[in-house]
Amino acid sequence: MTDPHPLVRLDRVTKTFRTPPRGLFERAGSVTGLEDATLEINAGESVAIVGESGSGKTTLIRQMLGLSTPTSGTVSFAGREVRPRQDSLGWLRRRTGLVFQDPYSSFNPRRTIGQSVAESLEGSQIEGDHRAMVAAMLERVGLPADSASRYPHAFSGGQRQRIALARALVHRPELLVGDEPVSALDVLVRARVLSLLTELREEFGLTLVTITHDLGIVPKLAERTIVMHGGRIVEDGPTAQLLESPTHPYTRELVASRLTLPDSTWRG
Ligand SMILES: Nc1ncnc2c1ncn2[C@@H]1O[C@H](COP(=O)(O)OP(=O)(O)OP(=O)(O)O)[C@@H](O)[C@H]1O
Repeated sequence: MTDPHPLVRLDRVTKTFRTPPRGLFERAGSVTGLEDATLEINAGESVAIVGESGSGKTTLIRQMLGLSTPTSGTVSFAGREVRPRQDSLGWLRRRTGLVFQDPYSSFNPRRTIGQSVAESLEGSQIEGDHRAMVAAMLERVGLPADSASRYPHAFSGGQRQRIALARALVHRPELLVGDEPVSALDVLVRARVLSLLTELREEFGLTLVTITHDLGIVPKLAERTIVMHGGRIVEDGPTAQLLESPTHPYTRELVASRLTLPDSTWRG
């Protein structure tokens, strides 16, 4: 029987942050990071989240992963409510993986690659031969067999993003979330890591949610795109349609700005 629930569901989620007073006589203020966001993502979908800096992309994925508590609204994963205050969310950690932008700062320089990748298995309390699982995943992402015993400094930026993918996938999550996973890489390496991501998606039946500034990689990466602006979802639809005939003025602006950049700036 198919699962009647979408994998991810946000229902009218708002997140406001308190900001400290800037002067002795000022009151504390607040900033709205995400406003009234409603969306559903089905298992197997690949969704890109685009929008300028400060538009709320990170706040949105933090809510999805239970890394922050909404000020109002509800978040659920496969029909179960995500409540970070009441729940340690081990079940959600097991079912999700996260890859960050920066291949240089995302690893502890004093831990071997094998130890870093195994953290996902320990954190998810997955039983079995961790060493073998880590070795198999490192091999799958295209790294040399001796990688597990080496330290992060021995690897290039592209290799570190492959290691980050291994760490995010070794516990076999259903949802993989990427926060600008390829934007720190140069063009050729970026294309290779993107191809790997597409292969892994297929092979593991992943649902992908990827934040990117780079509209050029979106058609390759995701069949659906969500556009954010000022903390709101302003457009959500099939990528091809959205890029060809954007309806919201901000999306039009975003698409037009892409067209004014040299080709190589945005070609994956
Ligand atoms: N912990 C926080 N405290 C205060 N304000 C925050 C916090 N986190 C986010 N914000 C604010 O919420 C808004 C949305 O931020 P968010 O990081 O989600 O944007 P973004 O689209 O991911 O930006 P970027 O592309 O630069 O990462 C911004 O105005 C930001 O300053």
